Amino acid sequence: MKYYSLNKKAPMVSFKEAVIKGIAPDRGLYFPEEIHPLPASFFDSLETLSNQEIAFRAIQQFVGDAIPEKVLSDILEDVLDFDFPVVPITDNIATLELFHGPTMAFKDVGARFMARCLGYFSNEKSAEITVLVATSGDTGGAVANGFLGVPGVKVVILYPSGKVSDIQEKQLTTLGKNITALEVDGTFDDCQEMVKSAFLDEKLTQKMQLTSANSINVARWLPQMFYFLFAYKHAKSLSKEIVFSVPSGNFGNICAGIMAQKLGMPCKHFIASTNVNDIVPNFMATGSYIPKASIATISNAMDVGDPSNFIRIRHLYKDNFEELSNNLSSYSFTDEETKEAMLALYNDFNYVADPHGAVGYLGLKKYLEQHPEYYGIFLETAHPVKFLEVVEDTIQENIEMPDSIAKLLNKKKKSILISNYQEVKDFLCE
Ligand SMILES: N[C@@H](CCOP(=O)(O)O)C(=O)O
Repeated sequence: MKYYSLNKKAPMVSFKEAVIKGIAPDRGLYFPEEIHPLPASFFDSLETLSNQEIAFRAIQQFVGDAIPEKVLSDILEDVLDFDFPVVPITDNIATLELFHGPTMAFKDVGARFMARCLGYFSNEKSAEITVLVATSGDTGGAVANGFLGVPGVKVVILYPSGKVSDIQEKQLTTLGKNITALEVDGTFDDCQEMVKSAFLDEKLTQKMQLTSANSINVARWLPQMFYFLFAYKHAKSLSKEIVFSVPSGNFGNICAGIMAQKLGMPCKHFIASTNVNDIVPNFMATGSYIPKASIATISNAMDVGDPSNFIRIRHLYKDNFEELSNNLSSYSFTDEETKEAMLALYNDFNYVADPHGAVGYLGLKKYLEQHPEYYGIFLETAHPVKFLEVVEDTIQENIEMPDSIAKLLNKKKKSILISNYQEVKDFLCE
């Protein structure tokens, strides 16, 4: 499988090169040259397959011969060693819980998959790879955990100071070894911009092999398709058509869901649910894409002012606005509305949602008001304990702290303060 740059000014590359480079030299995101739908029989018999088998069938064409089948299958066994339960909320609403992995957020699968691919590739060649990643909360911890101790790989995480939750911060600043956290005086967008500048900085790229572990990297982005297939496996026995509501920040997860649909997964519609960082809801309402500075919210992992992956979604629809609107709706919600939804989910259905899941629930409810015939699944992208203060304040209950998180809170944070790109560069050159 070959990948081209969406900016169309860079050579095509293999899966391996796309993973190692992260982003194309013309600053474009890599995109697979072809998408081959899977046979209807695959979807018809999904319930007879294990999660690992489903994942293998979904991703194999995108990896091609870059990784031998046996190695790929072992990687998936290892990556997908936890549950992805679909929990019913009402007769026509369920939630897909994606927080049962090591860092309790949906990023674990992509981060672990990419780390293992890079581990495999770095065995094949000796040069060290530096992974740069910008995080608004959850990616950082997942990448730190997924890449910890991977030989030949150094990880540098940029996060906005004071704008991630305490637990998220501990997850990305306490591991040490090959993981370093840069605490940026700015927003997530500043972090993402610094990472992108590093990729374009010839002085740096001549000196070291840099790659990205954000969902701009195909190995972080594509495995997120699995979630939708796992949910479909559970919901297909219901005789209703399915819609998904995805809490969205950088738009990698929902874009992967649309890829699963392109592979043939039956699904009627996607809802991109956002907080007040409403660039995409505005685009869907007006047709104009206008990035803006991100605003801090209680669903901080979605505080993104210029979502990287939306360009991939537009590309999937050949930039045809009408076709896109037929398959995607997008709504934004305030923190107040999010808290009300968390409270309603708790009081009415005894379900403790985190603020991101609550935004997903709100988007789904809004869409189902007009389309009550569908069965809706909203993604619960992070464990509520990661947002302890706001969740406990909102539902007025204590939530149980898993041991792994309690231990983490006693660990000492280690970060390097950064205020501009030059400081990032100086750090990388040291
Ligand atoms: N939601 C993110 C922001 C970066 O998203 P990514 O999926 O592109 O890594 C976060 O939690 O950091």
